[in-house]
Amino acid sequence: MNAKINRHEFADKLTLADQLARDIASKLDAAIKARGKATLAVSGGGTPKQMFAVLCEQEIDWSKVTITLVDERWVDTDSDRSNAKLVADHLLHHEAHTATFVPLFDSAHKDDVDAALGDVGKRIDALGQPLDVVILGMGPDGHTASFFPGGDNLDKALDLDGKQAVISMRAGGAGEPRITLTLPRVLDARTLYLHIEGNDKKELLAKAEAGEDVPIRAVLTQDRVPLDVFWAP
Ligand SMILES: O=C1O[C@H](COP(=O)(O)O)[C@@H](O)[C@H](O)[C@H]1O
Repeated sequence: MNAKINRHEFADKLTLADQLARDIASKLDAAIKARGKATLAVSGGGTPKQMFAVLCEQEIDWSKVTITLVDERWVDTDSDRSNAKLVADHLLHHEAHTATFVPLFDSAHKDDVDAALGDVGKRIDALGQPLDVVILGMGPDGHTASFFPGGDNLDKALDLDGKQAVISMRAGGAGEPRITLTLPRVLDARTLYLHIEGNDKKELLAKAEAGEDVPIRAVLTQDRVPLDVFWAP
């Protein structure tokens, strides 16, 4: 089985950031109008910064939007590696300053990500299902969320029958320990985006579609939700 993939290609990153941010805002606005609230799960890393700069200026009722992360590096929130810091520095500003942020990091268990899974899982469950918008990224090794090649919990994270909202992950390429939404939670989205930039990532995605065994393939070979791929060189 294969995901229905809608491809959106742009001449440059700024145009992509503008279009993706407007698309996301329209989905959040529609959710607010339909259900009185909206949920958004964003990825970290370097790619989302320009898009966040546009998204935070969109005029929707951000006080009704709850933002969380697809995955987090298990580091303090003042670390430059923290995805929560990325969101605080680049997204929770301007119009979006009234949004509620639900972190995946738990400072009460800063030395033991596994001890935090129960509490953080409850936080994510409390957001309700499905999430309105989930935005994935992809690393140069084909990881998405914190589904890393060779990760110690990769099989559990990718189990489509799994019930956990979040799971820990340790892998050679991951740096520090991670916490990540599991694949069934990522796919339980009204709208699922994959935001990637650069020719290397485009080529890697094509290889994954053709059968290369990298974690992003799990998102390409599912039929639960269409995937909107946004790419620019
Ligand atoms: O470590 C991570 O990396 C991926 C990709 O990041 P990028 O900098 O190559 O865009 C990201 O999607 C993930 O959320 C993050 O934790």
